[in-house]
Amino acid sequence: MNHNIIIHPHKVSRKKREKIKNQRGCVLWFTGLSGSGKSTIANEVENQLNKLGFHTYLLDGDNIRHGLNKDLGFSEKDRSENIRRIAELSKLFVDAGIITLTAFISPFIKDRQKAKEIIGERDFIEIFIDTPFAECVKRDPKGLYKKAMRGEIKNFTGINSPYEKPVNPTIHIKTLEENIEESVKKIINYLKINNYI
Ligand SMILES: Nc1ncnc2c1ncn2[C@@H]1O[C@H](COP(=O)(O)OS(=O)(=O)O)[C@@H](OP(=O)(O)O)[C@H]1O
Ligand SMILES: Nc1ncnc2c1ncn2[C@@H]1O[C@H](COP(=O)(O)OP(=O)(O)O)[C@@H](O)[C@H]1O
Repeated sequence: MNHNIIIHPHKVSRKKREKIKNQRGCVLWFTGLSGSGKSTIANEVENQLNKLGFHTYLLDGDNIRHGLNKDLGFSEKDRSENIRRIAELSKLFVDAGIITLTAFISPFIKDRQKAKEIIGERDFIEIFIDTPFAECVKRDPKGLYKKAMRGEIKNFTGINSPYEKPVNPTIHIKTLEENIEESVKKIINYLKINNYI
């Protein structure tokens, strides 16, 4: 830590930013296996919120692993650093008053716990996209499971790298029991009931 860095107080507060947006900033933290449906559901939630006139931003592999985190791979250490940076970034988005959606596997309980501590419990909504491993292998939207099973990808989640399920997620989505529309509705309703929107 650099003790010579002094934080400058801002005139415009989070509250003021949220007030003109007519919403409360928060992070919708999606977690689940590759192919479970994180991106699909997060995209549709963002689309619905946008149509309703709310201010959102979706963080996913496209804008993070190709940019800010392009130096990171898939070892346990790199995944932890990936999640830590995403949590710090999300915290800034929340301070800007934005409804932030993150779609990362985030396979380790300790890393999600750390993300919750960085962002703050009140602003962290954990959404478990619960799709059985066999179904993800069947869907295989990017052909990665096939590759991993041929031994062409090391440390692949669910095959030779673990996925630790959330014990008590804020929202639990079982994609074999509900369709995309129902899942999206459930998440939007949560935001309404809890006065985020
Ligand atoms: N080894 C390995 N394990 C898992 N996933 C892999 C791997 N290599 C590449 N990919 C692709 O990268 C996406 C996962 O990146 P994440 O940043 O979400 O992973 S993590 O949260 O740091 O664990 C993941 O995307 P999603 O399918 O959207 O989850 C994969 O497409
Ligand atoms: N109920 C459902 N919820 C979410 N995705 C579903 C569902 N049923 C089927 N799918 C399909 O599963 C795939 C999930 O892929 P994707 O969203 O990229 O997953 P992830 O981001 O977790 O890797 C998509 O092809 C999607 O159409």
